[in-house]
Amino acid sequence: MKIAMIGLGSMNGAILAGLLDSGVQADDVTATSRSAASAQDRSAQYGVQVLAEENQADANTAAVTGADVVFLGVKPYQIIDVCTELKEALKPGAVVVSVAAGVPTDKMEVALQQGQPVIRTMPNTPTSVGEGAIGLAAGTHASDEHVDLVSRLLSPVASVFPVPEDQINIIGAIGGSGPAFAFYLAELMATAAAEEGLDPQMAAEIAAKTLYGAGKMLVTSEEDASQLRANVTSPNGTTERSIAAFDEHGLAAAVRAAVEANIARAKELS
Ligand SMILES: NC(=O)C1=CN([C@@H]2O[C@H](COP(=O)(O)OP(=O)(O)OC[C@H]3O[C@@H](n4cnc5c(N)ncnc54)[C@H](OP(=O)(O)O)[C@@H]3O)[C@@H](O)[C@H]2O)C=CC1
Ligand SMILES: O=C(O)[C@@H]1CCC=N1
Repeated sequence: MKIAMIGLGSMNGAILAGLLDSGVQADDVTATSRSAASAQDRSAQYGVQVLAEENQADANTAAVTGADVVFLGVKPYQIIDVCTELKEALKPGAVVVSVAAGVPTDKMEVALQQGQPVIRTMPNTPTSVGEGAIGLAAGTHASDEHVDLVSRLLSPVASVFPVPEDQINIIGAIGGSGPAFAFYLAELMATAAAEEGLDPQMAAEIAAKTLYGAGKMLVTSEEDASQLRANVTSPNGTTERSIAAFDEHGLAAAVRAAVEANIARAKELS
């Protein structure tokens, strides 16, 4: 199977890293970027061919020629222009997989050849280490076989959640952006500990290891998040005070507002 990646930044790069680790052959992938410098860096990083638009005006169409699966990893505002650019070069059966926030499949379908299969995904960067969570919605012309093909490709590197397209933005709010929430929490935990007097490097390592370990427990334990939290929270102990402080300072409302703001922005992008 030949794979093309249009754009090879944070997200398509994360998917590519995961795919290569899962056994996809570098020779079967052709990627593109805008700048020559970025193409050179990324090619050295991943060992795949990366064509730069800066050097070759037809880089994107050259990359998708003969491809069976095409990941669109450019910014949301570029997706429709890229679909228009690729329209004539895509094989009729090639599956176009968008990772972009906010851009609906019907808008992509209009810009592509009639009948071109389109799948809209909402991945996240932990895909790069084989621990992604990916929401996936089929467009009008994507059959169950197309969904199976893309799911089989991605499932070694992520848990894949097929959903109706109107739920993709919700997955974006906790899955796509979610790693940034966790990283922000790690930053805040480490900063607070350093302000209390712990060595900043040690504080960062402890925050990271704690989130990693807690994440592993969340995924592997038979107990749910609420029970795992209860297991740490001794009655009248220290954790109880911290949870009370979170509640007093409105953590639940802050997280709700973050999710709502995220979904609202995805709707704006469309
Ligand atoms: N980052 C994330 O965690 C997530 C991102 N997404 C989605 O992924 C998409 C990409 O985001 P992200 O990876 O963060 O962005 P980046 O800026 O990291 O990457 C964008 C990539 O597109 C390339 N590019 C720009 N214009 C063109 C063009 N005309 N043709 C070919 N390549 C081009 C850039 O090349 P160059 O480097 O040379 O400019 C770069 O490789 C977005 O639509 C976003 O919504 C979805 C989920 C999570
Ligand atoms: O911030 C963004 O718009 C992208 C989509 C989800 C994660 N990153």
